Amino acid sequence: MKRSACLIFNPVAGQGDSEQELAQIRAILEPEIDLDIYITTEEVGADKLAYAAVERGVDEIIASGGDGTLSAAAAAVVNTNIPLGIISRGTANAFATALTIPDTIEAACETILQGATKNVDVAYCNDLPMVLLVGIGFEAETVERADREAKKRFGILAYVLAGIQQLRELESFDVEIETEDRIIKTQAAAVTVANAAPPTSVLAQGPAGIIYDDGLLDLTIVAPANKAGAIAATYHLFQTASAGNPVERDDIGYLRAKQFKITTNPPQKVALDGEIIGNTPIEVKCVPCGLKIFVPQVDEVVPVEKLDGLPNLVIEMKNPAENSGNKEDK
Ligand SMILES: Nc1ncnc2c1ncn2[C@@H]1O[C@H](COP(=O)(O)OP(=O)(O)OP(=O)(O)O)[C@@H](O)[C@H]1O
Repeated sequence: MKRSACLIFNPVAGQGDSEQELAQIRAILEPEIDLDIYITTEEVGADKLAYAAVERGVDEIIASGGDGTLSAAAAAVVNTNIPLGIISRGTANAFATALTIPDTIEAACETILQGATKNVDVAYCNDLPMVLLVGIGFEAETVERADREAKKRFGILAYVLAGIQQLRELESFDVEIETEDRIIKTQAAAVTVANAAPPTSVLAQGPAGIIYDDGLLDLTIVAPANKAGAIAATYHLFQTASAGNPVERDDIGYLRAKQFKITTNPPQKVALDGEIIGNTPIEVKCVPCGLKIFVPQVDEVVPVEKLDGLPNLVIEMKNPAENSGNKEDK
């Protein structure tokens, strides 16, 4: 039987020609999947369309757009067991990168056609679904400054420019972090809690790699004493993340837990998966394996044993009583 899916498509995402992109997606997918296509508008976003699709009981949802569109669609399918296909066409493509999904249209469609799925962790932040990360302080301010106009003109550079602007006005705040078993108090310029994060989310890179299916969240605290320290800390995070190592600076800390309650003084802006959602305090809880996504088929597991072909090979099972007649001559 032919597969069927609801495709949710954002026509203003990214810098490409969206008509052409939609035609390309249809040309690749439609021979094998019946697509019910919904286009997002300013009034009816990916969130409403995805929740409606879940209500209708669709077999699969495929979302195509930037990180905003993909996160919104993912939020709707949390704990539903409806698999989500991801075709990333945004500026940063953090969502696809963090979940190791290809970010070209062709490869993303191929991944969906292959049909392999994986259950990954998600989280709730103040009862809103979170797939990637929540940023307090620096990260949130940067998101707010990188507006759509700037993103259209400069692409990912818009975030970098916004980050540099924000660095000039860097301010620290008092923070209290509560886990299942501890309360930690310190000062910070940025606190980031990540379920999954691409290497470009530098402020989330305290630990050596963020695992998105371990049932845990990773928190990174960046607490530079001044602007020069902030630049050095950011650079160190970038370098260690690229090398796959944990950070080693006194002004950066990290820890892992199932949940965090975070309060700041003064209250700070909060960016959840790239959108400002309000101010601190926040409460973030991991939902282990709450999201089913299409992922590239992994290569076959490399065999751990190979004996065939050795000269005069004889393999004797060690317990002849249990394995009577199990003598193999090759
Ligand atoms: N038809 C439309 N016209 C105008 N705005 C739209 C339309 N459809 C969706 N939007 C808006 O697009 C935003 C989501 O954009 P999305 O994140 O998918 O792309 P992007 O901003 O290009 O990518 P990125 O987040 O990676 O930078 C939402 O704020 C939504 O309101």
